[in-house]
Formats: sequence, structure tokens, C-alpha cells
Amino acid sequence: MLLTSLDFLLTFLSSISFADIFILFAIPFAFYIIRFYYAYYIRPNKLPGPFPLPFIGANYRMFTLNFRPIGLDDLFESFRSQYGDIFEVWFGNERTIVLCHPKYMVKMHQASTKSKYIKRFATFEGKEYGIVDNGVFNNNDIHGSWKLNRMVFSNALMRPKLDRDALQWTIDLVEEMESCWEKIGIIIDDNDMNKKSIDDEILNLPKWMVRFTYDMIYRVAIGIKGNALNSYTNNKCGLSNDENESNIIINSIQTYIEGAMYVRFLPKFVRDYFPFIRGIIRRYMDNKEFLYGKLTEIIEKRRREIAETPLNEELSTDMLTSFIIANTDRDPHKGRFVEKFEDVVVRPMKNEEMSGNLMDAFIAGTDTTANLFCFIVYYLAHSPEVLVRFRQEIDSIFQDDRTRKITLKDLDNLKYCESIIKEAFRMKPVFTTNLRLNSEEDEICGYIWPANTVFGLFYGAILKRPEAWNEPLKFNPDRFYNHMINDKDNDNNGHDDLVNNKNIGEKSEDGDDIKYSFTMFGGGVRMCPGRKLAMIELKCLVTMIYRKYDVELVDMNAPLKTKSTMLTACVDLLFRLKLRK
Ligand code: HEM
Repeated sequence: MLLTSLDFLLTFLSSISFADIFILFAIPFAFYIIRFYYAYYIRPNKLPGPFPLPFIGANYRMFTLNFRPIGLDDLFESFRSQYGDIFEVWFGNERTIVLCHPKYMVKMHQASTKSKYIKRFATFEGKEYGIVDNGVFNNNDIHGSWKLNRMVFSNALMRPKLDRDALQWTIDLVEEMESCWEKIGIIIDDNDMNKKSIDDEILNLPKWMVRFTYDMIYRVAIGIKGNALNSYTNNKCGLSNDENESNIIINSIQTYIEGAMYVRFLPKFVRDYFPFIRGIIRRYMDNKEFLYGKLTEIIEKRRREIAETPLNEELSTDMLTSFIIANTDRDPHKGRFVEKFEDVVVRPMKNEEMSGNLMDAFIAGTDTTANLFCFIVYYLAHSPEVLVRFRQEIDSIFQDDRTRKITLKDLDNLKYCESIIKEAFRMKPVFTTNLRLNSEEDEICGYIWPANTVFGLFYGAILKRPEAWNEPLKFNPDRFYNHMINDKDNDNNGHDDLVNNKNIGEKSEDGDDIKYSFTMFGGGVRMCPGRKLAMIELKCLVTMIYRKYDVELVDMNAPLKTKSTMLTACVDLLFRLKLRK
């Protein structure tokens, strides 16, 4: 019997010719191409944009003629100058309508739960990986899990009680990093004794900052000190280099984020059946299982600790503790929310919901802050007159004391510092392009768009428009500072001004057209819930460094090197510190 089947198989295989194999592959391929171009030619509202190729869409335009990849920010900028303020780009099979003028983005940035533009992503790839309808950022289940997750997330981050602790944790971390820099010779004296003994890797600011922000978010999210900074120094700081739990988890989170790109952009068929890719995906899936398992252990342990804590004892302000007690009798804010949506069944959170929210704190709260700090350092190094003004502000607040503990009141007073942070974002937005989808048919820019059209809000363009900004290519924090000082609605508390982020441009008096010209934290009901934390962290870090040190770039002539996707990252920025004279 076995022999007969084998005979049959051999006969069958030997009868297959090369032409048969070709046809076998060519038919589905041809079918795909016809379908692709049919969809392309019948698309509604044909806009200008790069001609898409099957499978890769317009991705081929990401390479220059000498095969060098260019960033998404530069690519969109080149399309904008070629096609105008509204154009279309195909990424694979997905069409994105890219908007470059704030007036086209008004509906996306309006804070109304009735908005048709609350959804963020069109693709639904990656549910098994936990990146769809989980947590906050990637969550498209607007009337389901997103609202509750978002309310709990915002409550954990926006309550004033966290401010005090977030400031203290930032101070502790800056001091830890500073002592490390001192030991390994990043902080130099006039004799430059240590100058030659350090390799470029150690002098690279973005590497430090990513670890700094991971440790910070680990502390804020889980309530435990992280170890990313410490481990980076490989014992050079004389600190122990234990592979402790925080390190394992932080590494696993970084692997998870890397894997999310594969899962989101490769079709399921390719992920499941292509031999080489299948292996890679398997490893990412194993890492994801491991990570979520670890988070569940941490959540369970914290649940037990909370249950054992007497009712009259105050609980920690970290996010995880807030998630666990949210909407339970242990919650001091039960029934009260910083952001409240209608039609939400308010209930305690499940473990997997908490894991998703914790992951979002890491995904959205680390690289953004880390890279923005690097851009601030770059622009300050090239703007001596701004640095002088900043030092005047610092000295007027701290007098000559370069080590006094920074308070929340100081942060409120550091208005020029805040303006520097905003201006660095305007010049080099870490969040280059936001995405939103319409849940119903709607009009944008005079066209009627069917539901589920993907809109790319190209922030890189609106932050430089001459209608909204004077001399838009100039680094000039005064454009924000003057506004903060003169704004009649401002209660003289710069901190609050930012929290209520008014999304205004410099020439805000000039009308609605430029209303949403400053979108550092996005806008509307999906606006960044980490904005207050990010500003506490950045203002404290920038002030502590510039109050005490002169920051020198190793190569003052080097252009700012970045890598840009949805987020723009600083690639290399070699630095040294000298004690300020
Ligand atoms: C300088 C630092 C940061 C910048 C520039 C930034 C910017 C943004 C922007 C532009 C958005 C999109 C908002 C929209 O669609 O309207 C966003 C969303 C988000 N950010 Fe931030 N962010 C920063 C820091 C943080 C931090 C520290 C956290 C938390 C620890 C955080 C958590 C989130 C979350 C969870 C969302 C998704 C909100 C939603 O979809 O409902 N971000 N952020």
C-alpha cells in the first residue's frame, strides 16, 4: 500500500514541468497585482502622491538613488513640497491620506467623545501579540476597552499626588547618573585628564537617555527601582551589575517593541508560513509570553501586598498600585476621574488589562522623552544666546546654589526652560506623524471620505508653517515664553499652561486656520496622558544638568543625526560635561 502511494507521488512529481510550477506561482501573483491596481484605480478622491508598487506600495521611495534609506520625516517633507498639503501614500496595501496643514486636522484634535476620529490604526494584525485592542495607544476598541483603560491610565498619571514623587524619582536618577558620569570620566576638568580613555559608545548621549527613561518609567509604572542605567556601565561605575529582574524585564520589553514592527507590518500568512520569518516570529511570541507572564507575577505579588496593607496606611503612587485599586473600595478617587467618558461600565481592572497599560507606559513614555532631551542638548549647544537666557532664569531661581533640591514650585517658575523644551520639539518633533481613522463617512479638505480612511497627521510640517510661526527654522524659545508670560488665561502657572496644552501657534491671534499648530502631545480625547509626567521629568533633568555643568558636544560641526519612523530618534550625539564656572 505504502509502495503504491510512493509510486504515485513519484510519478506525479516527475510529470510536473518547470512551466507548471511557474504557472502555479504566477496565477496567484497575477491575481494579486490585478486586485491591487484595481483597488488603486477605483479609489475615491484620487490625490497626488507617489505611484505605488504591488506589495511594497511607495516604500521604495524611502531609498535614495544610492540605496540609502531616508527617514519618514524627510520623505513626507519631500512629498509635501512635490504634491502640496494633502497627498496620498501607499504603505503595502494600505492607503494613507497625509495632511500637512493644521486646518485639515481640526476634527482630529477637537476634544469631544463624539468625534469621528478617535480610532488610531487601520490594520488589525497582531491581536495574538497583544498590540491590538489592548492598553491605550494601539487600542481601537473605542467603546469597549479603550475608554476604561484610558480613564484608569490618566487617573494614575495626572493626579497631583504623583507629581511630588515623580520629581523626587527624577532627582534620584539624575544624581545616580551624575555619579556614574563622574566615575567613568564623562565629567572632565580643565586638564582633560580622562579625555582619551573613553570610547564613543560611552559618550553617546542617546544611549544614556534611553536607559534613564526606562529606569524612570520602571519606577513610575511598577514602583520599583530599575537597573538599566546601572547595567549599561558594566561595572565601570563601581555599582553592582546584577542581572536583576528589572533588567530582564526591560530587555524583554525592548525585544517586544522590536517584534511589534514585524507583527504589524507582515501579513499573517507570511508570519505563519515563511520558513525563516516564522522562526523569528516564534521567538518574538515566546518573548511576549515570557514578558506577560512576568508582569502577571508582579501584579499578583502587588495585589497581595496591597491586601496586607492596613486600610489607614497610604499606598504607593506608582501606576500599578493605582491600576489595582482603581474602582475598588481602596481607591481614594473612586468614582472621580481626571478624564471621564460616558457609557463606560466602571469596574476594577483585570490582570491582562493592567499588563497592556503597563506596556504602553514603556512604549510611549521612554523613547519620546529620551530623544527629546538629546535634541534639547543639541539645540542648546548651537544657541549660546539661548543658553545665557536659560542660565539667567536658573540663577534667578536658585541663586548660586547649584545643588539645592528642585521643588514643584521651581518647575512652575522655570518658564523659559519649558519654552526651550517646546521649541526643541517644534524644531525636531520626536512624534513626527500621528495616525487617526474616521469611524464614519466624513468631509476633510473638501473631499468626502468613506469610513476607516487612514489619515496621517504630519506634525513635522505644521510645526514649521510660516502662517503660524515667525522665522520657523530659527530655534527661538521666546515664541513660547512670550506667549506664556502674556497669556491672559494663564494663571501664571506655566506648568498648568502646558497641562492644558492649548495647541496654539505663535501667531495664534490670527484665526482658526492655525489653531492646532502646536501638537507636541497630540490633541482631542486621545491626547497624550503622560504629558505632565514628561514635562516634570524633562524640566527637572534639563535644569539639574545645565545648572551645574557646561555640556560640550564632541563634534560641534556634526549635523544632528536622526532616524525617523512614526517617532524620530537621535542616533549619535557624543558629549562631555565640565563643571560650570
Ligand atoms: C516628551 C514626551 C512625550 C511626547 C512628545 C508624547 C507625545 C504623544 C503624542 C503626540 C501622542 C498622540 C496623541 C494623539 O493621538 O492625539 C501620545 C500618546 C500617548 N502617550 Fe505620549 N508623549 C510623551 C510622553 C509620554 C509619557 C511619559 C507617557 C506615559 C508614561 C506617554 C503615554 C502615552 C499614551 C498611553 C498615549 C496614547 C493615548 C491614547 O491613545 O489614548 N507619553 N503621546
